[in-house]
Amino acid sequence: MSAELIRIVSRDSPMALAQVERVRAELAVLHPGTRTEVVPVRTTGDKWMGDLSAVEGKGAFTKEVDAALLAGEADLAVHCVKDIPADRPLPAGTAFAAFLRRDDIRDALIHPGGLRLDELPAGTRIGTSSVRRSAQLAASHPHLLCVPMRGNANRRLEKLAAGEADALLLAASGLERIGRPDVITEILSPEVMCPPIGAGVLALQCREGDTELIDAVSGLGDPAAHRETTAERMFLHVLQGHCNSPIAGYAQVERNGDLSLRAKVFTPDGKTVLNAHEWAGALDPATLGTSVAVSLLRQGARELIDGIAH
Ligand SMILES: NCc1[nH]cc(CCC(=O)O)c1CC(=O)O
Repeated sequence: MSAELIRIVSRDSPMALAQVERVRAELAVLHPGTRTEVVPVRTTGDKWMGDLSAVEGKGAFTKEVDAALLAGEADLAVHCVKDIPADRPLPAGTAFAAFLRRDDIRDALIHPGGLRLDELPAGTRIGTSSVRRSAQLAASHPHLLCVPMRGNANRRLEKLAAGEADALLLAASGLERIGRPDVITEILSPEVMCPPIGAGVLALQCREGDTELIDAVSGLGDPAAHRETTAERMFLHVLQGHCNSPIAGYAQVERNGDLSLRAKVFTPDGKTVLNAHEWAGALDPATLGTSVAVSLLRQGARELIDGIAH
């Protein structure tokens, strides 16, 4: 491996490039002497500032990156698992090589006046285009107002400063990655704001046949992140949501080693919440994911999801 050059492709947002730097640093420890090069790509999701469902929604942050990998313009793609569609297989010819150790999965509130979520006055405008975040706020804090806001985290902070919203909800891990944890006024517990599937996990993706590279980078993988991500993505695969369906959930390797998966499906107005929480016990992670999805389907998740415009 030592003499080889690994070309790493990723989105070109500050957060994505920070993620690549983490991968390069971990690679340098595991395989000293490996040379790496960054191939930044701007994705549809970065260019289009309108509704994501208008640009096929899912895959908008990964499509061009995967295309560069498949075209041989790069050897290794770094993705946020959260951004990788789970309702369909990975693009043919590609495979996951590793899931890195998981970062904070929680969402953070950013309020320039320093207030906490429960202290925000009625009518406070929360900048978010996330159906997961707005449905949960509608359920728990119906006096707050969600206003659409897209763009990478740095741009959203600029829009907040420009007065386009009074507060933001962003992933704590993302703010850490862009070096702005200072703006966080409150980190929301998963009970208050259930995280998205894949939160805080970075995936390394390679060409399927590139076994030498897959072997080389698989050492960066984290076993707990692998179990949690496998359960969460199988859950989402079985549930078959669409880009307007508010779905949240997270798996957790617990202290005794057992894996649990909690998941929720909401109506956009937050008035209906379906909830499931199961433990794997002797089951493998994928079977846990299937079981939790089936449990929500038995509660009416299919009708709820299909009833939301998309
Ligand atoms: N949609 C953009 C995106 N993709 C992944 C993260 C957060 C980092 C992660 O969960 O890996 C973010 C930003 C955000 O939701 O605030």
